[in-house]
Amino acid sequence: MGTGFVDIDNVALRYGGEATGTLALSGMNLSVGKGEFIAVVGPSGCGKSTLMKAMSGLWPVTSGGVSVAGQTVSGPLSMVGMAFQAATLLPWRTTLDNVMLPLEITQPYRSEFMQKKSQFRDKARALLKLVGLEGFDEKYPWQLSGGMQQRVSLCRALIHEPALLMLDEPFAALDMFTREELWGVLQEVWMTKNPTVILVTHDLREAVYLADKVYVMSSRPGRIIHERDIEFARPRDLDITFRPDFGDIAHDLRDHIYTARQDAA
Ligand SMILES: Nc1ncnc2c1ncn2[C@@H]1O[C@H](COP(=O)(O)OP(=O)(O)OP(=O)(O)O)[C@@H](O)[C@H]1O
Repeated sequence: MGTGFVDIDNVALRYGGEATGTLALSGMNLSVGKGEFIAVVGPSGCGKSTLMKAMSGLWPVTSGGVSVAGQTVSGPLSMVGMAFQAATLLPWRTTLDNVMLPLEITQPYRSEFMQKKSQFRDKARALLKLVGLEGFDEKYPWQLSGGMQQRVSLCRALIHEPALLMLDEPFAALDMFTREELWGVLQEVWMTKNPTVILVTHDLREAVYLADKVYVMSSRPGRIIHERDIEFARPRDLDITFRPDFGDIAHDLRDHIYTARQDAA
């Protein structure tokens, strides 16, 4: 077993049977320290989302091991908060009630939900404030912009104080300005709450701006072929994205992905 908070040890994951199934991951190794913010990039279809499913226990690995916080993962983990490309808010629930959903369904919150409802509401409101959505508690998803919905989704992923936050292209559907604004929000959330964050993205600027370390995956079957430490001081602001050294890192990562795609062709 590795020494990280999240350890992926020589994992293979195949969807379907041996003969006709799809081998999505093979020889996958990754170790993420507690409180670290990492990003995973790679060619389309290389198995990034599959890696997330394996880490969160949503899909069993075919061989190898996954452990989180020293425990072998063998089913869905409740210590994980997740957000995806689509905000997936429940349209009949207000902002506040969407954010509170994990407290209604995960333990230990579920058993004390009725009793502590007003306390939980305060907690949800504090998170909404942190992401700049103060005063939007009673709005429904259709009354919010795409960027606002994604902020709500982030709050919902954080409300049960997960030790591990998994983000699968959370900002991909947003325009560039909103996306950049939300990078700032995410950085602030991470610096305030300090969960371990695993971000899957196609956007290399996003990866370099946000992460302590960026991992590049090979084409399918996916494994890590390159890792790069990102040493810009925090808090980072958007000005760094215009610096030559920032551009050089993004270019270098791009070259690795390009090579991985060529190798697959
Ligand atoms: N539930 C599933 N059943 C069968 N095959 C699947 C399933 N989910 C994913 N795959 C296959 O596994 C491979 C990896 O898919 P995955 O979604 O993990 O890639 P990705 O890197 O996240 O892709 P993208 O960058 O396009 O979002 C693909 O070939 C995909 O078709």
